[in-house]
Amino acid sequence: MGLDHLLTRRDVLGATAGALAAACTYGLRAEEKSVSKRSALEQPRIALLGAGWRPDIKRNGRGIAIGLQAVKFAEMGVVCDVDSIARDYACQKICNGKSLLVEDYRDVLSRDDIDAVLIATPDHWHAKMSIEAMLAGKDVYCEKPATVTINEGRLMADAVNKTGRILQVGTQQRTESDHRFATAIALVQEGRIGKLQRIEIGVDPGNIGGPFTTSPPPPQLNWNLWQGPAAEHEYITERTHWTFRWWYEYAGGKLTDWGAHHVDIAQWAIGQLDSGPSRVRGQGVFHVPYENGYPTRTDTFNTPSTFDVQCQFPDDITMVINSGENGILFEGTEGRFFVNRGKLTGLPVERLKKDPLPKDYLERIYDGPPPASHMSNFFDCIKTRKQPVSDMASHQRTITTCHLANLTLRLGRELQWNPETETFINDSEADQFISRKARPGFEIQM
Ligand SMILES: NC(=O)C1=CN([C@@H]2O[C@H](COP(=O)(O)OP(=O)(O)OC[C@H]3O[C@@H](n4cnc5c(N)ncnc54)[C@H](OP(=O)(O)O)[C@@H]3O)[C@@H](O)[C@H]2O)C=CC1
Ligand SMILES: O=C1CO[C@H](CO)[C@@H](O)[C@@H]1O
Repeated sequence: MGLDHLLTRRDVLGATAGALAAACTYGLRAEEKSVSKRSALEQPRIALLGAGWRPDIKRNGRGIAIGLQAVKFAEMGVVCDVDSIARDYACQKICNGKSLLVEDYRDVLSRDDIDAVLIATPDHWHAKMSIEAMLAGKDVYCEKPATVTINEGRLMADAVNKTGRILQVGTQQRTESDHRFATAIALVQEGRIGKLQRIEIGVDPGNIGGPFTTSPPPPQLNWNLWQGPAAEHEYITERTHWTFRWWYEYAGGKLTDWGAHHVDIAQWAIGQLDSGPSRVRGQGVFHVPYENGYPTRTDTFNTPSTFDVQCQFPDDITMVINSGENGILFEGTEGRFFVNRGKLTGLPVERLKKDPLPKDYLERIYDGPPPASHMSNFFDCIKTRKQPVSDMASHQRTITTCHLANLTLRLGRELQWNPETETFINDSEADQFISRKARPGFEIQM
């Protein structure tokens, strides 16, 4: 059967040759695709940007996980990935092959039959794709960390304000894990550990690896499009797939990978979702020498493996982020407790049996009924146009703390930060790291 039997006339006219060449043979039938026959509110049509699939270890990427969550609320119209094996596999896994397959996300954003996008590419693409999607009128579920620089966060928050689109960040600890993190926030905010003094965030060590060898990119991968706004490099397998996390070009190592979750919860607990630390210092172990904040080799992972960073917040609260047991320890004048995805422990938690939190504590935390899940909250907000639980304005603040933690390690010295102006204090060298130049042709256009 030819593609012309499967695609509407508008698809044929609107899609680029690349997108059409990539359309899978299952395609979408004309009557299924007609925008006039469906309501975007009743059943939004969505696209997944970045599927993720590691054939070598048979590991699904995050894109497949959130794609499967999202198809409970919406129809998957397009699966987009720069790796044809990953997009074929994800399309089969998420919707039995019933979606269009596209290599270039721009061919998704130009479609007017897509209402929202899920972004699960490596981190260096998140800001550009999200902003362009919002400007194209789409709502966005963007995986964490949403940014690789401080400035990208400001641009994303500005784009949300400018376009009025919904942007949910994939920091699902805000809603899930049996509300364990929300309960931890309530324990702090209800004064169950007295005055909070110290928060210790433990994150597992980052990966060490290299030197790696360069090679031609595999035939199924568009390496130019994979790199996008990041600095151009020869292909190294370990730069791609899951291990992009350990290169500053594409991510921020463990400090942003897990900081995006735990620092986020900690700042919520101390009421600092609209501000940040004033001082950041610490030590980290890098397996590549650094000069002026940049790695001196291009063939090894370059983010720190272990670290110990102290961030100073108002009210004499110190947040420590180190390589320790994964989770958050809250310490106050009258007790301490620990929370992670699997447990909430400590004397203040034991005491809840006799002296529970107020019945409506979750409603107070969420300013309304607790969301059933992070993904359901996204689709609810598409309908209500209310801000989602993980809104961009607050994520921008919490991920900035993670970027500051990385920068103090990269520069090897203490940094003073002004959270009001969002600039460093008398530190033009550090200011240079607030944003970075995109590869020509891949700049963010607002
Ligand atoms: N909230 C959570 O709990 C979790 C969130 N995440 C987040 O999800 C994101 C993806 O992580 P993960 O799934 O582990 O990573 P993967 O590398 O497994 O998946 C990313 C996919 O995106 C592809 N890709 C790269 N560039 C583009 C592009 N321009 N357009 C379309 N596709 C592209 C990659 O290709 P290739 O295979 O060639 O690299 C890969 O298939 C990260 O930001 C991560 O932090 C991840 C896990 C859990
Ligand atoms: O929640 C998560 C589980 O672990 C992954 C790998 O470190 C993270 O990327 C992710 O955010």
